[in-house]
Amino acid sequence: MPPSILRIATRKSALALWQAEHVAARLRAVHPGLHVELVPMTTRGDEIADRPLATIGGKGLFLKELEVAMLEGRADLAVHSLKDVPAELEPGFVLPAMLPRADAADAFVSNDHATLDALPEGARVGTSSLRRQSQLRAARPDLELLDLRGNVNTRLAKLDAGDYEAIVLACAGLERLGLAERIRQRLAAPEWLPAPGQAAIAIEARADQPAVLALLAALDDPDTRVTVGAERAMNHALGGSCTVPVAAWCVLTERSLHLRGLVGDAASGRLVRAEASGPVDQPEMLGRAVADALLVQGASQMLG
Ligand SMILES: NCc1[nH]cc(CCC(=O)O)c1CC(=O)O
Repeated sequence: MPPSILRIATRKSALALWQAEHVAARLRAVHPGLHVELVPMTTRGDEIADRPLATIGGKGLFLKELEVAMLEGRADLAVHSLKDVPAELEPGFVLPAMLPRADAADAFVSNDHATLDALPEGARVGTSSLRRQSQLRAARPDLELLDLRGNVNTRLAKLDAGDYEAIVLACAGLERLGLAERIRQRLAAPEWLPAPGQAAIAIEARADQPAVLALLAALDDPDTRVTVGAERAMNHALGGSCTVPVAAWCVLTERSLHLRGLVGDAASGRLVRAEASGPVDQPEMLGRAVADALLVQGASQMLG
């Protein structure tokens, strides 16, 4: 007998709840009669909102409590932003579905300035992401880069309060929250690269629950899985988590994958870039190849 109910563990931020509701709606659509409920909870990553993630050992910070809920049988699956999911999952967990990816670009958000180039000399820009800081520093060495954490609405409120002239967020998060009008400029590939897996929603579940996995697999988008697979393999080969300044963007053309990677140094604004193409059925190999090309150019010193 397949399960008649699925309980989704989710964080309580507006974005996390939107994503969990989205998955719930998709599950109800593909499995008529299935009951789907949300189980909202707080994670350590939500509690520690005053320090950059890089300084508190960011790996899996947003996942732990959700995984415990699944192990204790209080939830059947968890919904995550894939970019917050570490390259290596905890043993016993899998990602049975990745949903079709939204706009993976970053967003330049400002009330007074239309583009990054139009910012006045020395302007204050808020982002705690080393990946975003290094790309900002490379484009505009004069800017004052300041830490900015918290959920999307908190960050926008700090911008509106005048703490910064501009901030950088993910386009996907703003769009999901109905805040697309806040995007002044898309910071997009090939010049500007997103986090590995950005804009993809992943479903996590226990590897030992085959009936649950079968229901969830109906939501998997194979094109998203291979492209983010290459990005995440590159990140993994670089020892990656959200604490290192690594960016990646993979596109699927005709019948091949093209992966661009970047490692940056937030202090100097030095960026190391590499790119390569490979067969669609070998995303991990492509990810490792681009990681090797980055390391050959000296990226290892920038990874700490
Ligand atoms: N770091 C938090 C986070 N995790 C995922 C997104 C955006 C949505 C996505 O990438 O799927 C955001 C907000 C942001 O970076 O602006």
